[in-house]
Amino acid sequence: MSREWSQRRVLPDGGAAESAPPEQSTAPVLSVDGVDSGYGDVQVLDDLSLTLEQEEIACLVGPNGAGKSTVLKTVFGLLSPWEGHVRYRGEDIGGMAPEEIVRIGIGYVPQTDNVFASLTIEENLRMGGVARNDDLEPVIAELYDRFPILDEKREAKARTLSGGQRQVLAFARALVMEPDVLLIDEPSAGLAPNTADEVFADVQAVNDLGTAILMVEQNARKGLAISDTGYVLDQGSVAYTDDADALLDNPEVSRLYLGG
Ligand SMILES: Nc1ncnc2c1ncn2[C@@H]1O[C@H](COP(=O)(O)OP(=O)(O)OP(=O)(O)O)[C@@H](O)[C@H]1O
Repeated sequence: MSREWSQRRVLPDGGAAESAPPEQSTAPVLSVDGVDSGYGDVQVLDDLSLTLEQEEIACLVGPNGAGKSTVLKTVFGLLSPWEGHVRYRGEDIGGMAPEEIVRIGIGYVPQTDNVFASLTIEENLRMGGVARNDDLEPVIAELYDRFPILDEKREAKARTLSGGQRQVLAFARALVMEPDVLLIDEPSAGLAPNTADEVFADVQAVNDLGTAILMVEQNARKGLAISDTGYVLDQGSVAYTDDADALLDNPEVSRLYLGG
């Protein structure tokens, strides 16, 4: 997949990405700054901040209910921040609708229901591109090159895929929009260890092509092992953040959050 895709991006102010190449900007590709957020009147995130650079994989780990998925939902516009800011390339996108967020360059792979089971692989990829008004053929061809299993099964219904293959399809569907940032919720959920390793390798491959990744992962050790930066969330706030390797080596983090 070429990195030419980001040059077609439309920025939140309506300007084209060509007019503000990434190298002229020092802003992180994504930043969450002092965000409170939640459901109804139940607050989940409390003054949460993080940043993501273009080359980076950042992993959110922490106990059940800590608010990890809520971070992704707030960045993707499924929830609006009550306080604070979500910025994409320095532009405030807090409160923007998900369909607009997809268009500016942020993709989201939810944990469940992330493919259309009754549609074929090809149809799923085309659905991933409905917000584009240009020719989908070249990008889908590149995705078939990148993920040969999808090429082999392009006419098969998604429900016939294994768990790992479905996850690959879910990534590829999001990649049809050629995002600069991909939000991935628990890519290894429900997968056997070997399959999970393959999916993590795909996450790394997507990042190697230049897509920044903000990932939630229940399997904290494996998630951190492929990440540059880690955030340990606890009760809606960042309890620890560091290079992912340093978090893995931190005895307190290990004891409290990584199962010893
Ligand atoms: N749709 C919702 N409506 C109300 N409360 C919700 C909703 N989704 C999540 N919550 C609550 O928000 C809190 C944080 O949930 P979240 O899913 O962000 O946690 P998490 O860290 O991703 O944990 P898990 O691994 O269990 O999904 C939990 O208390 C959860 O019950």
